[in-house]
Amino acid sequence: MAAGAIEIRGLVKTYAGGRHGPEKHALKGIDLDIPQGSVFGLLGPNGAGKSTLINILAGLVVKTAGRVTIWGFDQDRNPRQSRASIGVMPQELNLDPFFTPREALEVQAGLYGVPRGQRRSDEILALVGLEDKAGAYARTLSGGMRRRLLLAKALVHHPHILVLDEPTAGVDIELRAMLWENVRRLNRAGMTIILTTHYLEEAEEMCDEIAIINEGAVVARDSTARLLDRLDGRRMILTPEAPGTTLPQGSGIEAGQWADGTIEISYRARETPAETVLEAVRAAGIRIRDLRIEQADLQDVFLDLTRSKAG
Ligand SMILES: Nc1ncnc2c1ncn2[C@@H]1O[C@H](COP(=O)(O)OP(=O)(O)OP(=O)(O)O)[C@@H](O)[C@H]1O
Repeated sequence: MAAGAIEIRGLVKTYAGGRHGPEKHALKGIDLDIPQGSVFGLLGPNGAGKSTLINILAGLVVKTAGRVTIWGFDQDRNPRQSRASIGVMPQELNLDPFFTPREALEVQAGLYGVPRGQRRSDEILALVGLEDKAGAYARTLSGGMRRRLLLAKALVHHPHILVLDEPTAGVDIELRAMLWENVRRLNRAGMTIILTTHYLEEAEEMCDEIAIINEGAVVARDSTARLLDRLDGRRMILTPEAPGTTLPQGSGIEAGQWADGTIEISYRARETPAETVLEAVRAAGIRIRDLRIEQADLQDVFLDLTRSKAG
C-alpha cells in the first residue's frame, strides 16, 4: 500500500499569549508525509516545534488549523481510529506511583478499549525487560525502568505507528541499546517509528528519513543519505614529509597550515575531484606522509539549515 503512515497538511499551532504577551506561532503551516514502515527522525533545535507536532499527533494538543491524517484516518473526522493507530512514548516520566507495571498496562489497555482476551501485558513487559518488576509499585522503579514502562504503555494497543519523544535523553548506555534494539525489532515487524532526538549521530544511525524543523517550519525533508549528500564540503588533512612553506593553490581549493605543520585543504567534492587537489599538492612540491579526508556529517547539514536567516 502506497498510503502514508502520517499526512500533515497546512498544520498551524498558535498558542495564546499570556495576559500581556504576544501569541506564539509554534507551527507555521507544516506539510509533511511520513511513509509507512520507515524510521523517521524529527530534528530541530530547542523550541523548533517538535513536541507541539508530536503532541498534536498524539491528540494531546489541539491544532489551530490544518489537516492531520493518521494511518488513513482524518484526525477530526475519525478521532478514535486515528488515536488507536498511534502510540506515544512521552518525554516526561508521568506515571501513577501506586500502580504496578502490570496494572499500568491493564489500565492503559482499558483506556484504548483493548478487549481482555487481546491484552498481552506480560509479553510486552518481557519485551522491554520489565518482567521481573511486573508487580512492583511504579514509585520503586528506577528512572530507566520508568522509561521502559512508558515504552510498554505506548505499545499496549498494538499501534501501527510508534512515536518516541527524545527517548534517549539522559539515559544510560544499556537502556539506550535496549531501546534501539526494540525499535529495530518493532520496525522489522512492520511498525512505523517516528522519533525526535537531539543526538544527530543517533538520527544518522537509526533513521531512514529525516525532517528538520526550525522555527515552526520544515526546512528540509529527505532520506538521511541524501541529506548527507547535500553538503559536499570536504577537508583534506595531510601531514607533509617535511615542513613546506608553499601551500597548494588552485581554483576551488583553500589551503591553510596548522602550527604543527599539518596542511588542511577545503574543497567541494562535486566541483573539485580529490585528484585535482592532489595534483595541486604535488605542484606545490609537497610530499605526503599521511592523509585523511573528512566529510560533512549531519551536524554540518543541521547547522547549515538551522543557522538563523538573520545570521
Ligand atoms: N503551552 C504553551 N503555551 C505557549 N507557548 C508554548 C506552549 N508550548 C510550547 N510553546 C512554545 O512553542 C514553541 C515550540 O515549542 P515546542 O515545545 O514544540 O518545541 P520543541 O522543538 O519540542 O523544543 P524542545 O526540543 O525544547 O522540546 C516554543 O517557542 C515554546 O515556547
